[in-house]
Amino acid sequence: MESELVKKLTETASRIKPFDEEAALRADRHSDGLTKPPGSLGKLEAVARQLAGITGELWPDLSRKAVIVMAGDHGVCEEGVSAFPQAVTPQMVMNFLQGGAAVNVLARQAGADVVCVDVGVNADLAHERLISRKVVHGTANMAKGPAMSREEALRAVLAGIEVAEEQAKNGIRLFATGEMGIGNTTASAVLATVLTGMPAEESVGRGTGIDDEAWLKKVAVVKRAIEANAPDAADPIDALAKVGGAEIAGLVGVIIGAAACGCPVVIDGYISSAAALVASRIAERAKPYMLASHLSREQGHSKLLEAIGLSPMIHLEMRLGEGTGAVLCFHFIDAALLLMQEMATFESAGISKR
Ligand SMILES: O=C(O)c1ccc[n+]([C@@H]2O[C@H](COP(=O)([O-])O)[C@@H](O)[C@H]2O)c1
Ligand SMILES: Cc1cc2nc[nH]c2cc1C
Repeated sequence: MESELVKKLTETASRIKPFDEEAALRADRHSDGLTKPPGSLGKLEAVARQLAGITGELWPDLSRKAVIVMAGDHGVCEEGVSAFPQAVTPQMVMNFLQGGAAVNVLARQAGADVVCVDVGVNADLAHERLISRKVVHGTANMAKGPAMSREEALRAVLAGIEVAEEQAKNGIRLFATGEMGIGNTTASAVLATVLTGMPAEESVGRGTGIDDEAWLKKVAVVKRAIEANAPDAADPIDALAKVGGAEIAGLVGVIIGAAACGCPVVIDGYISSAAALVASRIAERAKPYMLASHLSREQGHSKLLEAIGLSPMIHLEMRLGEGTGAVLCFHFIDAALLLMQEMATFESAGISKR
């Protein structure tokens, strides 16, 4: 079974097309011919260039957008690492499905769908719009042993791939990653420490808003999780299984799946970035398909993005997750493409270059 899952993952990763450098160069040339000093639109120009390299087009139609919100629970919550109870995870899933969460509001404004997937919530949930791909009823407490088995982690990754492929088949062209999981900043901190080597004192943040005392405890829990599991930094699936989470694994799949479908994927905050780092270690070719959205307030986020080689578009001091920062950046992506498509050129407008 496990080898079958690995085969599917490897096959998906092998379908990711290399970045089209020639199209990116065409985008640069087009951009430099528009009525502005070269480079003056800053990151918007970099975004347009990247989208050209991903799609092969200078202004691809990315009007069909979706944020994939992966949900899962974390056994490590019994160590007191979050400011909120685990029950909030299923409660927020229902909120997403009813359209009342922050991500729903921002997605409506951006014209994006919210796709909610249960990969590991510790409650039995049913709703007509919920995609049920549960691989665990919450992970085990990683401070004591592995959070998941390798097979469970792989099944969650495959669920993410399948959701992304299904959405792409239905016409979605631009993806955002989102997640919900009380305790998941702890799992993300452990993954960040294992995969980048940054100390736990740098990877551990305040999550939903813990105080100094709980932060010290969280740092100790991260260190204990590493001692208890000895995750292999050279084996991203091993790390994902032992010290990750089902929703993080699901997002790894969404990122690889979106890239395999030729679609750009906007990475949200700290947890999404931990998933992006794992995805980049599994499938290096997925990297150019990733766009970092915002810099989260969660400590360690900038180092985590740096480790992937990403630079965030905006700094809004957000720390919500759900895909909120990524969905906000849909507006900037639309803006970047519209500028490419509609701006006059020096030639067409008769403007002197020197
Ligand atoms: O995305 C972020 O950067 C981010 C930073 C802090 C908290 N969160 C959200 O808060 C939850 C995890 O926080 P915690 O304290 O329970 O580990 C989870 O549902 C995340 O979506 C998200
Ligand atoms: C209310 C609430 C909403 C969230 N959305 C993402 N993480 C969250 C954590 C809490 C506590």
